[in-house]
Amino acid sequence: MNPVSKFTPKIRREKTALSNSDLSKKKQDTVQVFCRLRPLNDDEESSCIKLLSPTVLSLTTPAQSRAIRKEIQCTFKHIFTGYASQNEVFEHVAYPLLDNLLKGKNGLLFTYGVTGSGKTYTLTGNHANPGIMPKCIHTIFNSISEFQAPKYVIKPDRMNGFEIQSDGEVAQDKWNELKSTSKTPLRNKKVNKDKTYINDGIKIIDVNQNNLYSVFVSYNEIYNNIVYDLLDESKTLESKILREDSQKNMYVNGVVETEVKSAEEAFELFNIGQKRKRMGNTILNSVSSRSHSIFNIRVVQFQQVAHNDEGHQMIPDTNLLKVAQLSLVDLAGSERTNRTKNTGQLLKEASQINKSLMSLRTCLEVLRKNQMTNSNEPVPYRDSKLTLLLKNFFEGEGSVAMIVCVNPSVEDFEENLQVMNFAETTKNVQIAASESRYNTPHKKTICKRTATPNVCKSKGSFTFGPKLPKDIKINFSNPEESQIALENLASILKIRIQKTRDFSEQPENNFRKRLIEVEKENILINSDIKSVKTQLRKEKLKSTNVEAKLGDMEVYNRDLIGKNKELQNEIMSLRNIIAEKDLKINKNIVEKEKTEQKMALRAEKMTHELDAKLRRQREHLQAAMKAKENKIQKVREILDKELTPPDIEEKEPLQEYDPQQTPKQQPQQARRNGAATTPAVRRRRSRSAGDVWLEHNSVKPVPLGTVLQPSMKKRKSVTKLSKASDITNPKQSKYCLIAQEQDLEGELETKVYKGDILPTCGGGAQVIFNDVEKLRQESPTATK
Ligand SMILES: Nc1ncnc2c1ncn2[C@@H]1O[C@H](COP(=O)(O)OP(=O)(O)OP(=O)(O)O)[C@@H](O)[C@H]1O
Repeated sequence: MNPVSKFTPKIRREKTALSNSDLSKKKQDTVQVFCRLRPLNDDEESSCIKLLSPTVLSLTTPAQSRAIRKEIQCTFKHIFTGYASQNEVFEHVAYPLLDNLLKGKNGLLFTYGVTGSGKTYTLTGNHANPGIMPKCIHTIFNSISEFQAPKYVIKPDRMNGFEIQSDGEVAQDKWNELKSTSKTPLRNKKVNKDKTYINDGIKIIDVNQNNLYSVFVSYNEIYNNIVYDLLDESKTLESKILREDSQKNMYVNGVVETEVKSAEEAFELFNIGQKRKRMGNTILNSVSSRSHSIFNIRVVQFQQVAHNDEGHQMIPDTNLLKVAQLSLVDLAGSERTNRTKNTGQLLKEASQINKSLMSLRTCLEVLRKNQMTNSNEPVPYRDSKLTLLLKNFFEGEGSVAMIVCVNPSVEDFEENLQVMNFAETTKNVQIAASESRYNTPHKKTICKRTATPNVCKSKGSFTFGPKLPKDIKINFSNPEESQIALENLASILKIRIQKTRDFSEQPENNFRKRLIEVEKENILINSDIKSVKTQLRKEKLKSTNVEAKLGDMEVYNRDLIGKNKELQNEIMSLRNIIAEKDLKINKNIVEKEKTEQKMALRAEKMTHELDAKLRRQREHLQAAMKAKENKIQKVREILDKELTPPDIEEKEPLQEYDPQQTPKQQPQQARRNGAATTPAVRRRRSRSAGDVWLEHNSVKPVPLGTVLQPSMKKRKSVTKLSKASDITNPKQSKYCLIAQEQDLEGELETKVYKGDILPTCGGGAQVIFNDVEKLRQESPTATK
């Protein structure tokens, strides 16, 4: 920003926003807000923006958005569609600012929008489609090419002002440049055609042709809220501090500001800066600006009126340098981390970008609020380097234009909503109309008119007085004429002697002035050093704290390492125990399996043996049974033989058994049957239904539950025969013994032994078994 000379109407500069009273005193301008829509990537992509007129658009909530569905209308100074050419944008937006620039007025143009919305494309473009910056450079040189001041006559004083150099200094700088050409590749190099931009030949038509112009460029970036000079040729980019000049204008201290004499020289510098600019590859833009970049073009102009003896243009004393600046700012894009998925450094950058954009928004909102409510709330310019550097523009130091770049894709809807809100606020912010600016040099006094015409104390236009006549004609025939010529010569010589004296005195004066300037510089430097020292102290304190913390952390870390080692050892020993136990378990499992196999073999063998044994026993029992049955059969046959036929029985009268009888007299059959006491002759009771059965049963017989019951209509059941009368009862004629047992297969087998009760001679009774009934019950589901 350029200082204002004493000729400039004084503008009251406040630390706060430009007050309403200030505004009312001055002509007011609002920020010119334009909108540029980026073409959609894909024809099929849907847009959330509808153009209602060249100045009004509507933003519609897409169906998939969670926001309440509504339509917002925004008005801009002009809306450029996706089909708008770079030229169209330049002519509408930048051309008026350039016109102002060449008339000595400051201007700020910045692009604002979401990442990937076309800010860099609009401002820089590419070689085939140059953006605003290359077009501005070409237009400036197209307009002033014939009116350029010689190089190095004007030089930045590095304190935001300019100084005029003497011929000697100019010569010195030229010499330096010549020497450094081989070292520094910046200038006087053959122009690389690939790095240049197409020149459309656009011109500002009404430049003041009485003036001479010098153009200077500088290129800064604000990365993570730190200012860097992109044209600084030192190997590592050093952070720069922002300072206020004597007129309270913010500037980057020690920035490299280079005079350029052609568009190509300017592009070369821009390209050098561009290479240093921080770019990143994000999901939304493969070449995303990670910093805000500020390309400054300063044009210094002064009136040319006369030439000195050496033929140099003179700077008349009444015309000071007129300085104007155009700042082209490419803001980094706002980013929503959930869309960009940035991590690490990119995330940190994004947060800084969003923070600085937020402070820009806040400043503009406060400015707007102040203007609406007639209040004077301080504007928080100091919250970020970006707002601090641009502060003067918003306080009336120039025209301000903003291009809001918009990607109309529905995916950008929510970000676009915020951008539109910001645009609404910005377009209503009023700033004082910019004025022409004059330079207030810091170091050197510019030409002061002396009594002698064409003689200036300024080193840049110093002469030794009027020219000496080429030849002096002494005409002795005309002494008067000779006298006049000699007097003329004497007066010229007098002036020249005086001038020479002045000149010889001048170094002293200059030295004093220089001394004062150096002193001033010294004071500034000292204050800088002081603030740097304070900063350093703070940093040292911080670093001591950090070191102390680091020490604590190291101790803690050592403890943790020790504990970790112990735990590792414990883990190792536990692992060993587990391994041993695993081994034992495995052994046991193997042994168990072996034992199980052995047991299974033994069980199988035993089963075989038992089966064989059982088979043998069964066979044995069956054989025994068979033998018994045979015996019973034989008994039955014998009985049948003996007891039948009835006629024989009737023939032989029944003899009572006489116990007194000798065994010889007892019937033979009874002896044969083993019943020694049985009388030989007996009577068989009828088998008619009148038989009474003595049923001899166990205490709790298993119920047979079958229809196959022995048929005994009359019976007396006993569980044991305890006395003789149980069987000798003459009413009972039949005896039946029911025996239940399990057979070899575990099935219930009921045997009913039947026999006749026959009285014996001694008054007793005997049972002669004559029938066996076997009832075998088998489970239908039992496996055989
Ligand atoms: N109007 C346009 N016409 C054609 N292409 C465009 C236009 N605007 C942007 N683009 C293209 O879109 C891409 C992203 O644009 P650009 O890099 O300018 O975005 P940006 O807003 O500067 O992003 P960031 O904030 O991440 O730096 C580029 O490839 C660019 O060429």
